[in-house]
Amino acid sequence: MSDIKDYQLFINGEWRTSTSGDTIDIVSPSTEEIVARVQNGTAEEAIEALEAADKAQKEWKKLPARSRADLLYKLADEIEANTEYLAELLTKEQGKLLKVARFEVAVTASFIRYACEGARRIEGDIIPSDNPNEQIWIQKVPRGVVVAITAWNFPLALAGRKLGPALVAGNTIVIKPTSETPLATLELGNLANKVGIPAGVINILTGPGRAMGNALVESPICKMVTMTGSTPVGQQIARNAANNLTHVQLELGGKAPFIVFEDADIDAAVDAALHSRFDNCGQVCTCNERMYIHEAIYDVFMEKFIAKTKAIKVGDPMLEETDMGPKVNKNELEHMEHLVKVSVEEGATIATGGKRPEGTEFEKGYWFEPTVLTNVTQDMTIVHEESFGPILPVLKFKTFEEVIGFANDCEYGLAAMVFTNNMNTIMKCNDELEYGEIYVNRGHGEQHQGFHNGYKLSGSGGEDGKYGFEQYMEKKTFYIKHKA
Ligand SMILES: NC(=O)C1=CN([C@@H]2O[C@H](COP(=O)(O)OP(=O)(O)OC[C@H]3O[C@@H](n4cnc5c(N)ncnc54)[C@H](OP(=O)(O)O)[C@@H]3O)[C@@H](O)[C@H]2O)C=CC1
Ligand SMILES: O=C(O)[C@@H](O)[C@@H]1OC[C@H](O)[C@H]1O
Repeated sequence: MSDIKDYQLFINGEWRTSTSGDTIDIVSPSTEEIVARVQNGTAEEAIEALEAADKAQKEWKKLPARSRADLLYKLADEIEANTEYLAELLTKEQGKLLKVARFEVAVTASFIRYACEGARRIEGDIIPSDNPNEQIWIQKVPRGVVVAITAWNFPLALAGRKLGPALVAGNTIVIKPTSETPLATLELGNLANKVGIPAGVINILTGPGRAMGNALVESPICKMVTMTGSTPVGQQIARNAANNLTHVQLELGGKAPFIVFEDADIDAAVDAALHSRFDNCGQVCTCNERMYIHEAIYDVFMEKFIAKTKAIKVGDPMLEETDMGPKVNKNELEHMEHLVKVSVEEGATIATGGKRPEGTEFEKGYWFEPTVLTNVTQDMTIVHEESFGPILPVLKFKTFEEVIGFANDCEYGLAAMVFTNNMNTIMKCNDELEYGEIYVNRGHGEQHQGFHNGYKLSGSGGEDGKYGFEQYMEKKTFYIKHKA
């Protein structure tokens, strides 16, 4: 009996095998073994899910928001109660450290609970009219059916980040997880049924983004698309959604600069730079993608940083002592090799790493060494192209104006990290850095109550916090005249 689990589509509260008769293998990045199979859903099944969500939304929106939240609190509790199972699934499908996978499960529940806190804050306005005996009411109302499309690096957390606010606001949802790491997300279907979330409120479909994703985005039933992923795909989704002028919320690629000024706490900056680059094998949208060190502290900083990078233990992500697991798939691994090759051809030096690790334990799997590149210049490919992996180019700078120019010389604008104890420098960075999310004297890591908002090609709309919650609602204005 194969222990390879076959997953189905979750439509209208039921598990369904796709009429395509086709499945997608989910492969472990650590062993290259097939760990599960998911359905290769059809465009027709995408429409069925949208229709189920549309029907369910008519009743779901009538529930008091507090009642919707009560069900979602129960879902969060169930997610938490299944931490070990869900975490192991995440490690099997994505290759993230088991201890980080446990964190992801906790964050998923936390995203949903944070959204539930908004149930009693869906506030409108009552405004005096210029006309006599008239009031103006502005009411917040749900959009309808939300399509959520998620990336492979934190698949469960990204699903929770979206379904939480969507459902508390009174929408229903069709989630299409990435074909790379859909398993933990699919498990939400079982948990939704267990806690009594009505059929059709949550639907989960699998299938390649180009086919299944297009069908979901282009349907007029879809009233909002919330997508996390690469910039090219986000741009395609925006084009496809434009046909119906569907509201789109995009969290896309990044190329975060990590700037260390000469007055920085060097040890703190080294630790933050290390974790902000190599945690989750560098597969975080806000990762330290390029590092700028003031020339006065460059040597002392780099001696400490390289030593700590060399000490990173790459290996089996299920083991507690491991510091870094594999890249998610073969294409991503080969992209790492390509970026290092191009960087060296353009004149960079490999200070450490730069290749696949050696040893019998690495014969299978998509492993890559933590890599630091020096003698890097601002015009090099690696300074502009997102690696989304464990490769860090390092540059020196002399002046504030020079490093701000370097940092802003980028088509992305998601996150930036700055280390300095000079308040004037901090305020000038806040004024001049063209990024939606700036971390001062710490590494990356959003908070739910903030606003995860990418400028330029890093996104549109933003998510999290009260401004992210607002995205899931429309406004309806009433002009109400009464008898004198
Ligand atoms: N800003 C942020 O918060 C984050 C940004 N990212 C970014 O995501 C990227 C890595 O994630 P990755 O999953 O590879 O991103 P992709 O853009 O390749 O895929 C993202 C999602 O879009 C789907 N998709 C692909 N084509 C279409 C389409 N035409 N219509 C609708 N959906 C489509 C994919 O489905 P399928 O995989 O099945 O094809 C997947 O579910 C990096 O660039 C990273 O920077 C990652 C995490 C967070
Ligand atoms: O999407 C990302 O890469 C980050 O926003 C990540 O996702 C969930 C975690 O809370 C964030 O670190």
